[in-house]
Amino acid sequence: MAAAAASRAVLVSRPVTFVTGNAKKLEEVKSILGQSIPFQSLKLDLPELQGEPEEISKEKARLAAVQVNGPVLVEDRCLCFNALKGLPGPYIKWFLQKIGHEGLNNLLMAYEDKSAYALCAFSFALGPDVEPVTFLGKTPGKIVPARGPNDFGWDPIFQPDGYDQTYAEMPKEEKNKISHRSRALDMVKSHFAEAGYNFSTSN
Ligand SMILES: O=c1[nH]cnc2c1ncn2[C@@H]1O[C@H](COP(=O)(O)OP(=O)(O)O)[C@@H](O)[C@H]1O
Ligand SMILES: [Mg+2]
Repeated sequence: MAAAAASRAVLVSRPVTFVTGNAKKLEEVKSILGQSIPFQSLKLDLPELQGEPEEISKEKARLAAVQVNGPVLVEDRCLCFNALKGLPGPYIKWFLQKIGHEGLNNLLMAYEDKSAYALCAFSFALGPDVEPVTFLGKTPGKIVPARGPNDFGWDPIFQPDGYDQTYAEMPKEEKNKISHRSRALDMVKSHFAEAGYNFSTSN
């Protein structure tokens, strides 16, 4: 097995650029993926794409890999309402900014179905000419009137299935265990472990 993995090993001569302007995100990615993968972060001004979350994520990785001319990892988080066929989805950031928790609840007023899912999409591209691979972590739940501390995004209005607390009310470790983000990052981690990338960077 080890020999087979070694013969498949892809030599990567540059650290992976994690495209984000958010230092907290980089720390989390580093701590979960471990020190075996050399990371650096870069804030890039990429165009705001439209479409399905998976397509947006892949296209973002393609554009980033061209700009960086090397391996890149990109991340996006969506909040998708089933009654609205997945919207606001990738546009949740702007919806949240403009209409807030109450406005988001009001969007569902016309529908009986309050179910939703939190989605985290990571895409990894080895370089500008390589098709990116995408990892989707999904947590099903429902949209409720805001409860709990209002210190992170839409956490107060998302109640995951099987819990009577919102993300905001849950202890952090509990949220981390079931979160869309840790599910997606686990997949990224397995991918790196299985692909046998061989990072031979000097920095
Ligand atoms: O796990 C979460 N819970 C609640 N809100 C979140 C979570 N992850 C991201 N958000 C919010 O969703 C929006 C989109 O997230 P994203 O991670 O794409 O933001 P960014 O593009 O600013 O880095 C932002 O408004 C962010 O605050
Ligand atoms: Mg984003």
